[in-house]
Amino acid sequence: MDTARNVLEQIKRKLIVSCQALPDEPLHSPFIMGRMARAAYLGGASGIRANSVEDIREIKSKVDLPLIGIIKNNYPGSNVFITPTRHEVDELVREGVDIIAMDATDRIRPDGSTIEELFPLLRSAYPNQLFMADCSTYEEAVRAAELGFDCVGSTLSGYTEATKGRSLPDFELIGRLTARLKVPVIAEGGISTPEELKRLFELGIYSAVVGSAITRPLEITKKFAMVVD
Ligand SMILES: CC(=O)N[C@H](C=O)[C@@H](O)[C@H](O)[C@H](O)COP(=O)(O)O
Repeated sequence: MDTARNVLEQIKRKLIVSCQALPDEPLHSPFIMGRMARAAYLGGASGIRANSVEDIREIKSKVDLPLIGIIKNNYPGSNVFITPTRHEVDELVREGVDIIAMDATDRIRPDGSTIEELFPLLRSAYPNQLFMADCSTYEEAVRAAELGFDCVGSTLSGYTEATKGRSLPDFELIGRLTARLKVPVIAEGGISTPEELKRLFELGIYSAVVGSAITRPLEITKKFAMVVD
């Protein structure tokens, strides 16, 4: 892993590709995610976002790119599932990823804490670790920057009660964030075309994560099949 500053430099104005497949998806397999990451690298990606220690380990053996790591975990009684507790953060630190992304919404986490309560503990335990805040609203992202997150993402817009039904990518949210925040704003969620990506860079984003449009063939197939059926 490179130094924190170096990592942020490496992803500046660059494309990050998310290589993820959950257990209920047909491509669920560390082997396949490793090859996806390799293809993304050869295609010009400058960073990878990945879920789970198994996938991350395999991806590291296939590409040497900055890695945003998450662990998705569903706990009963909470809707927070992207790196929801200290436990997943500890696992990611042990494995070693350049940036740990975690839910930074205003929702109560599975252990009953808020991000305001949890994040300061993580920051003091891991002062040199970069953290990305996966947010759904403007207020959450501003709060995350105040809390000391190193970068903020629009990852969860459209996926929380407050933002259900928002059209993605969330240009409006992202534009407001780039206008206001000093920390890097990473556009993520629903970026479907190179034209959308270009428009987001024109809005001043630091970098962008594209997932499904590149690495989820089931979803891509659906879009084509829809016009045929
Ligand atoms: C909401 C949620 O679970 N988002 C996840 C976050 O890691 C991934 O499933 C997305 O694929 C990723 O954010 C990239 O977004 P898109 O696949 O739309 O380009």
